Amino acid sequence: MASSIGKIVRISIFGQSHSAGIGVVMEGVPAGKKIDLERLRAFLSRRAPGGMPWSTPRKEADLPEFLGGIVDGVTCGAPLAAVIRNTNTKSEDYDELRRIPRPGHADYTAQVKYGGAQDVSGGGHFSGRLTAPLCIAGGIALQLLEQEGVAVGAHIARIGAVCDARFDALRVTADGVRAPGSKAFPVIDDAAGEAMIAAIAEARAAGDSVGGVIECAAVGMPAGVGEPMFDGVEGALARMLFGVPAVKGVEFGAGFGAADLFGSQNNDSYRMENGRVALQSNNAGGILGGITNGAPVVVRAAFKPTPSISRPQMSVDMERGQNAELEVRGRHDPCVVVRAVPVVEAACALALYDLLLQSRSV
Ligand SMILES: Cc1cc2nc3c(=O)[nH]c(=O)nc-3n(C[C@H](O)[C@H](O)[C@H](O)COP(=O)(O)O)c2cc1C
Ligand SMILES: C=C(O[C@@H]1CC(C(=O)O)=C[C@@H](OP(=O)(O)O)[C@H]1O)C(=O)O
Repeated sequence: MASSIGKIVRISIFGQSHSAGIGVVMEGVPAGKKIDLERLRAFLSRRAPGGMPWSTPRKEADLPEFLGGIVDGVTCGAPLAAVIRNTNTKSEDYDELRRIPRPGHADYTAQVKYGGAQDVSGGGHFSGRLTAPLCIAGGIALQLLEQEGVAVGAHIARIGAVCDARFDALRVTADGVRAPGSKAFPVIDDAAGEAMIAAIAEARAAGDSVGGVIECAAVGMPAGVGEPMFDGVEGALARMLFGVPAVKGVEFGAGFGAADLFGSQNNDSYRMENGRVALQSNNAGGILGGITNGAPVVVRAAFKPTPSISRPQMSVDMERGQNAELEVRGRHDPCVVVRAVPVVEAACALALYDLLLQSRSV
């Protein structure tokens, strides 16, 4: 397995949900950059499990320990390396899953590929827990982007059928994209948030789970970042976002909705304003031809409902070669979307910071 990504800023994520620890190596961060470790810890606590009704009850502090790369809060140019110790594992919940794979999780595909040598406990390297080290690297990228005048922030756009307001794709500000992230339940419209919390509670009470959509915007990305065809901004963001477990769809700007529009409705017109080219709408999500156009970059990621549910499900006993019924035990998120909001911010920040540095190296 290799869980690595990036061109100039390269990250490699290691560990399993129930191993001694999980962590990240991050290469290519310029020397001399100030990193506020207190802010990084606060960012990681937005994702950390335990304590909230929409979260798995597994309690982890998720405090990163830096082994290298930062001296007195400033990057020294050496690769950054950080670990988080796993402290609250309960591996017996996974004994039966060695034989009987959970529908919707990676148990079956990992068994086929690694032949039984894979770490099944806690979902092993496939666990959503691996998004904690992604948030270490992404939390750093968020701070580095902020130093470049770029603000990245996300909110829950939808849980099940309950929708939040949308970011104003053209006029959203740096404060506007960051505002939802300062709330315990990161939405724009708190009334919608209450209805989402109720929808999650209802699914959990029914032994079920629910999915949703996260919208993320980056304000301040300069025009001209990205490459045509395969190294475009959409490709880089999508590749990073599809690395996040449970993401099944990614769209930009009007996204799939653009298919319902006429060209006259979908095209973002240009006008001169104070001697500068100004867009009149942002259906493109800030990207044309793979290259940023200076408008906010707007991306949405669709998350499937948590696969581990307590309702009985049809599976197979791979040892005995017969059908089996499975009731998943253990501690699971009834909805992964809430804790995944900082994960989407982290993923987008990493991809955008890497693209920004690439645009300066040519
Ligand atoms: C933050 C986060 C938390 C998650 N928590 C759980 C969980 O508690 N139980 C579970 O079965 N899946 C959980 N998932 C989803 C699984 O890890 C994921 O569905 C699985 O690894 C299969 O990968 P895929 O859905 O991308 O195909 C979580 C995902 C994320 C991003
Ligand atoms: C621990 C986290 O979430 C875990 C993600 C996860 C999965 O299958 O993705 C399964 C559960 O693991 P466990 O059975 O060990 O409690 C979640 O608790 C985390 O996100 O930090």
